[in-house]
Amino acid sequence: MNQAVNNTTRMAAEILEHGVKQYLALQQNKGLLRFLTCGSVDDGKSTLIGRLLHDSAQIYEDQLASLKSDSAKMGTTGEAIDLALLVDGLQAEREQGITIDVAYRYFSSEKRKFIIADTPGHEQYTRNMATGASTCDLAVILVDARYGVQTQTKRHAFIASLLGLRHFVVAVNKMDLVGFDEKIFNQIQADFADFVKDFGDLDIHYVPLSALNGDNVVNRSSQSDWYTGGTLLELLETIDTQRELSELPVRFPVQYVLRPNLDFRGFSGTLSSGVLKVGDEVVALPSNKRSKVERIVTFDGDLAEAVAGQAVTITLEDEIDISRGDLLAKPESAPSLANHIVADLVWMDEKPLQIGQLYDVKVAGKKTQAVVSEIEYITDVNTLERSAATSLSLNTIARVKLDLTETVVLDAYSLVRDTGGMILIDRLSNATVAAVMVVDGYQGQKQVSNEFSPFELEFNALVRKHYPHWNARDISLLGK
Ligand SMILES: Nc1nc2c(ncn2[C@@H]2O[C@H](COP(=O)(O)OP(=O)(O)OP(=O)(O)O)[C@@H](O)[C@H]2O)c(=O)[nH]1
Repeated sequence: MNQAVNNTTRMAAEILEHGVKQYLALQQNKGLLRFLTCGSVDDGKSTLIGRLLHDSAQIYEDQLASLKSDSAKMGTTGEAIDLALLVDGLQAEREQGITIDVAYRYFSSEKRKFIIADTPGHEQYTRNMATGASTCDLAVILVDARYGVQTQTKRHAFIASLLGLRHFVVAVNKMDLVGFDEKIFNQIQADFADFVKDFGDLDIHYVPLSALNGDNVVNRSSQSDWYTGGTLLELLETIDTQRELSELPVRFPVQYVLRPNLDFRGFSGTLSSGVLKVGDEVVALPSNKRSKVERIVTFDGDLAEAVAGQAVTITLEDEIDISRGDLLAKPESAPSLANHIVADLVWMDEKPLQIGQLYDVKVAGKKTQAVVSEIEYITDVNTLERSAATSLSLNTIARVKLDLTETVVLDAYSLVRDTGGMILIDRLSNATVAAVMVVDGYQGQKQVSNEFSPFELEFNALVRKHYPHWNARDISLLGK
């Protein structure tokens, strides 16, 4: 079938039916699902993504033509088109040593828009997986039907759940090589379910497929009559990740205070969770001042209510002092304030973590500083075994205690990701060095100062004076 024609015909039919304006509005309002794909090397990840794009008519004629000739030259699939070549450009770049953390791919079906975060599967790439997973709603975990649940599968499932993903699709691939044997599929399902049984409340779907032949990817297979669930695309189109966010307590981190003239004062940001209505009573944190929502303003006009994920500007009935980094919540379900935190942390820097060193912290639009005061344990991502450590190297996952230089508004990461997730930043290089998932927080006596020592200040001044071409930042201005 000519996919380009197919694609254009679908679009043309939709435009004819609804008119251009409505067509654009429909596209705009389609729900968005961000998902992550992971699996061991050669499980068929590239082929699967290629198959999804191909069968949902996302490939244009010129791409298809060059794919055909590339497949003949270097594909691994004989006469058939090697769909993996569609996405493997990334691999070549990787081999040349170009660092690509996560590749994002976009496509849409009739029901939804999708962003795929395609992360490398090798062991040393925990950091990249963490980066990809932190913005995703769902993980597709590939398993080769011949080999079943592998160490890599477990590692990915663990990291994804640690990063707050609650929706999983276990794609049991290469079912064609095991004769679409239901028993094999059931065994993989049982093994995976057993491994994740202590990971909390997960929503897991299993689908038997052949990425190579297109069985149960977009189109239903005739070879798996025993399977009653949806195809992979059907699952991706229907799994509801947005509803849960709306059911959570209201969290509105203020990203920007909008004051175009004296008559208007609005607070712009994206509603992280919950539903906020005009007239709702809100509390601003950390000031604890209360008011009511007067208007919910958007570019397309005012709304009566905003749901999680919507970017809006909120005006309040009273003039209360709110600045960037503050948070609006409902008084009855407001988050707690903390300056001591217990958290899970993924270390992402080549330079090891130093206990007691001051790092910048970003949490829900707010910037402050913290030190890691203690490493409770590190977890071996392959066996889940815990052990003691005094420092953390690249890609290590640990449970730590952090002391902040000031009190911040926090949630447990498992409750609301935006207000429970933080990043640590090296104060001199400005590099992101860790992803932090808050487990618990409490308010205690302040112990940490964000001052640099006299030696650090002097040394920094010396470096800036004699080595201006290094472009070192003036640390005496940091945090001011
Ligand atoms: N028989 C069969 N082979 C498959 C299937 N899916 C993928 N393959 C083959 O498995 C091999 C690996 O597929 P890729 O898509 O490159 O695997 P990958 O997981 O992306 O591998 P990396 O990109 O190296 O991580 C290729 O030779 C594919 O043609 C399938 O459903 N059935």
